[in-house]
Amino acid sequence: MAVYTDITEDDLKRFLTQYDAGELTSYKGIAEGVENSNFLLHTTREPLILTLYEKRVEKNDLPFFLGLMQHLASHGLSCPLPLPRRDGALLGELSGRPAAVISFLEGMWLRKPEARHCREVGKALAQMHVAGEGFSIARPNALSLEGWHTLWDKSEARADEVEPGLQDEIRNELEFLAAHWPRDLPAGVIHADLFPDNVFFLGDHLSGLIDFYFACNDQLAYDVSICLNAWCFEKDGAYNITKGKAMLDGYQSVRPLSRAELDALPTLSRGSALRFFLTRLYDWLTTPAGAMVTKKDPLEYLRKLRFHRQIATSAEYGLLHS
Ligand SMILES: Nc1ncnc2c1ncn2[C@@H]1O[C@H](COP(=O)(O)OP(=O)(O)O)[C@@H](O)[C@H]1O
Ligand SMILES: N[C@@H](CCOP(=O)(O)O)C(=O)O
Repeated sequence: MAVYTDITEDDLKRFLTQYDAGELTSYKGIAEGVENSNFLLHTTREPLILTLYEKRVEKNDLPFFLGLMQHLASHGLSCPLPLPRRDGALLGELSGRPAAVISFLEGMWLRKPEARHCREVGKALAQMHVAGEGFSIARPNALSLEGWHTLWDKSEARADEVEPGLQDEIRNELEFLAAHWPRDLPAGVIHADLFPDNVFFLGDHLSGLIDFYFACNDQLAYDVSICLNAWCFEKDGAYNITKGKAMLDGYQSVRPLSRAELDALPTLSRGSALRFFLTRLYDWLTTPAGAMVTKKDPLEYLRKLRFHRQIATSAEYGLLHS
């Protein structure tokens, strides 16, 4: 589910008078997503998405997220555009929650992406990195080395319930990453959660990127490693080198990776696998039984982490010139 906060038609109609959005004709809650409450609005004009920001999103971060979508869209990236209120503000309030209205993006996310889609995603990620240049607000990545330790501290005591031996394995991994994490790679605005459910396609054509609510400033190649993890493994846990090659080729057709970025890919991929393992582990251990949300399997990301540990050079990801 992703409707945590209910709204009434009267409140919504009153809220919409603050926008130049036409008359409301219908609305419905959207079941997908995990973080915020989303509604599809039909009006006498274009369809719109209404998002109510829930507890895990810091209100102070909202100007970054909304401003970023505006910046990226104005620099040619296909992504939702926040609709300003009549007074110019991007953020309002509805049912006691911070709320924004953004444009509706046509398309569907792919349940079974193929290599040609991975190439498109690589290209779009690089386009986003380029389009993000010059964005004036900064947001440090709260889910990097320090954030991983904080998350781990909350789960460590119960980790062996999920798989015996996890406590030692993850402690060693955190130590390795603290000692070997690259720090001087090209940096900028990253999406940080560009999973298949956040990329829309119309047929084979990528129609846009959504869900910028983990976006932040970090090393750009870290975002590439997130996409390798999210798009280039099969359900049985095997890395698909054809998809990896397509993803990296697509990325490099827009923004070539430097030698240092290529060399860092195995370590970055360990880090990004650990990042999603840790948030999933925390949710796995703390989400009450019966909660109306689908828990994601942390072990999927543990297997990816173990794969990256035995990578010797980035050529093994499918790069031609490494
Ligand atoms: N701009 C948009 N255009 C079309 N659909 C959208 C848009 N934004 C969100 N959605 C729909 O809402 C769902 C959840 O959105 P998402 O931003 O991923 O939520 P969450 O941040 O809660 O994970 C998406 O899978 C999609 O179906
Ligand atoms: N992509 C993350 C979970 C975040 O979910 P989203 O609906 O906000 O994309 C994961 O797979 O663990």
